[in-house]
Amino acid sequence: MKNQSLASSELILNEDGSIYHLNLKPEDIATTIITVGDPDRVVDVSQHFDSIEVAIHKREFKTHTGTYKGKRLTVISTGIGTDNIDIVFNELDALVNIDFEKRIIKEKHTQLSFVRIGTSGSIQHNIPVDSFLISESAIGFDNLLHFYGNTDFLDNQFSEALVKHTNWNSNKSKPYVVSGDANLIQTFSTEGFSKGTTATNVGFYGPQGRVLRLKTEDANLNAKLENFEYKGVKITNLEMETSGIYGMAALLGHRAISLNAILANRANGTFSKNPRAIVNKLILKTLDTLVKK
Ligand SMILES: O=P(O)(O)O[C@H]1O[C@H](CO)[C@@H](O)[C@H]1O
Ligand SMILES: O=c1cc[nH]c(=O)[nH]1
Repeated sequence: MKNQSLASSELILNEDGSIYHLNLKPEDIATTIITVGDPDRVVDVSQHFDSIEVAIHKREFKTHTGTYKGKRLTVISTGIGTDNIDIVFNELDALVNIDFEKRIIKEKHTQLSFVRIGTSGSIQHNIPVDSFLISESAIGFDNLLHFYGNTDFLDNQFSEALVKHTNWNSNKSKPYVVSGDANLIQTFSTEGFSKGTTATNVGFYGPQGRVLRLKTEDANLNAKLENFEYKGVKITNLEMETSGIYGMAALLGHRAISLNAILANRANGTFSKNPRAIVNKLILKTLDTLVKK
């Protein structure tokens, strides 16, 4: 296929040559990128850097690039949800894999490594608050990946089993199952991390079975997720970005891992007494693992 020039409605650049939402130029990012949900968490990460060379903020997307113990790293906030992951991943990929001058896809592909440092709620009694969990794979209850082609890597048998087990309401989009990067998972498989399968939800309340004033469509959904098992794999935790991160990374040829600080245990009804401290502990553990030889 001819490498056609991308129209100005598709590859959108700002007046200064930066990409539309993130406001970043190609030279502003490292090839190892930490994603966090909360823009305030960007500083919680970059405060540990030796130095910061780039600090740019637009909307919920705050970016710092610098070095940690000599390794160049970027940390960026995505805000909440897989809709933002679509923007962040397409634009970060464009920064390395599209020639902004010629507006064409580069011949040589550059692979990025993504590490999510996020918070999450466990649905299993034995995964306590204040623990850390690696998402080996993610189940998307969002529908982001269904808008893309070439999704042969999705585990459809796993999805079918889950649909059957939960008697999934067909008004909701079909869950999709996608894995994290095996090498990154191996690198982070050190003491202090458990591993699991993460369900990514389209909301924090109803979609995660939280009832304040509103009833949910299926009051038993979390219990069904808790006791579901497929080939020995159980669903461990709920959050709101990992399926999009794993799916977009797989589509774009990047590597990704999602690390979760478990703040809530939904099965036990408990919440961390010191969420800030536990997230900061995960940040330091992540940074040190990234520079480990
Ligand atoms: O702490 P972050 O990374 O934002 O992650 C979790 O926290 C938010 C909800 O409170 C959602 O984004 C969820 O995925
Ligand atoms: O229960 C939780 C905790 C953090 N983030 C979530 O999405 N859910």
